[in-house]
Amino acid sequence: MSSAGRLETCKAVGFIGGGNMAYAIASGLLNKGVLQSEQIHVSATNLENLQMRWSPLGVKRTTVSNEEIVRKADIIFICVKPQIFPRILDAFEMAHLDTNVDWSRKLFVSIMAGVTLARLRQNLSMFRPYTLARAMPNTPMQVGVGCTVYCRIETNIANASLYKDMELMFKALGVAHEVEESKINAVTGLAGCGPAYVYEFIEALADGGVKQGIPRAMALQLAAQTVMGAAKTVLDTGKHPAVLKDEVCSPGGATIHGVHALEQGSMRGTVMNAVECATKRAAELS
Ligand SMILES: NC(=O)C1=CN([C@@H]2O[C@H](COP(=O)(O)OP(=O)(O)OC[C@H]3O[C@@H](n4cnc5c(N)ncnc54)[C@H](OP(=O)(O)O)[C@@H]3O)[C@@H](O)[C@H]2O)C=CC1
Ligand SMILES: O=C(O)[C@@H]1CCC=N1
Repeated sequence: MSSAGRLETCKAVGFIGGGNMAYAIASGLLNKGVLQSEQIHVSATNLENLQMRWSPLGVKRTTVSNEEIVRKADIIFICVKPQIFPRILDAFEMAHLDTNVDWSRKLFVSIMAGVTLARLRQNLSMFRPYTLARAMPNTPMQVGVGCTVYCRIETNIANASLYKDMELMFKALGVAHEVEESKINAVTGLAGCGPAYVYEFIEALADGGVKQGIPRAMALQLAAQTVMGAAKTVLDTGKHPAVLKDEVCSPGGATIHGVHALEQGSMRGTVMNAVECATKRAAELS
């Protein structure tokens, strides 16, 4: 039993697309004890790759049949690239022909960047009445320190408890908030894509250390720990980052010289541009 809580209704979770993000969610949930490996079903087009990746997690229910996932799982995470989505729609249509399944007790959760609830409603209309959810997670969920935002269209109260189970899963893996759909592309630009920006920063910080003569492994460890420590300080103290930055900068000292170099490189403007560009691109992916 998990300290994160127990799922109320969901017995089986399906992932259509078994790539990086599906793996991050599933491995996080297994680590937290929210799910057992037998509860996980996952599909992709290349079975060998799928098995190679997922069997170390103990996940044996791997398949090339997306239809099987739709039929067998209670909560179905759609984890293919947005461009692939049109290619998997026939699986939903075929599965829906199975009259032995209670289709009112399914929850479809798309994590595809940019794909709107309106489009999901249109493409999955055969399942009406339904609950459809759209979520934007991020890969640090694999270590339980993720961010997810989500929203839904609900026309079916029979599976409200599945939506609660979905929320429980997201909350078990970090911070999770229900938001208006209009915010999701911006959260994509910030938190969905954000880990990549931070990994680049960590790599650069480590490279800077290596240039100054620190051994590579130690430089990387110090860079990652510094980022984690600074992030934890922001979250735990509630102090504004500018105040915390001032606490590090001694007058005429070393840090303010480093900060000046970052400003000359337009670090803050560059990061804001990154969030803006990624937000715009997420909207285009629709
Ligand atoms: N990576 C991230 O940080 C985040 C990603 N997302 C979203 O998650 C989704 C997946 O991204 P990500 O995990 O990075 O992508 P990956 O490329 O890592 O995974 C995509 C998966 O889809 C499978 N796939 C491709 N075609 C099909 C098909 N026809 N039927 C079933 N499976 C198929 C691929 O395997 P194979 O080729 O073997 O079939 C692969 O397992 C995207 O929509 C993205 O926008 C959202 C938040 C964060
Ligand atoms: O790059 C992408 O499109 C996806 C969305 C958020 C993270 N990765």
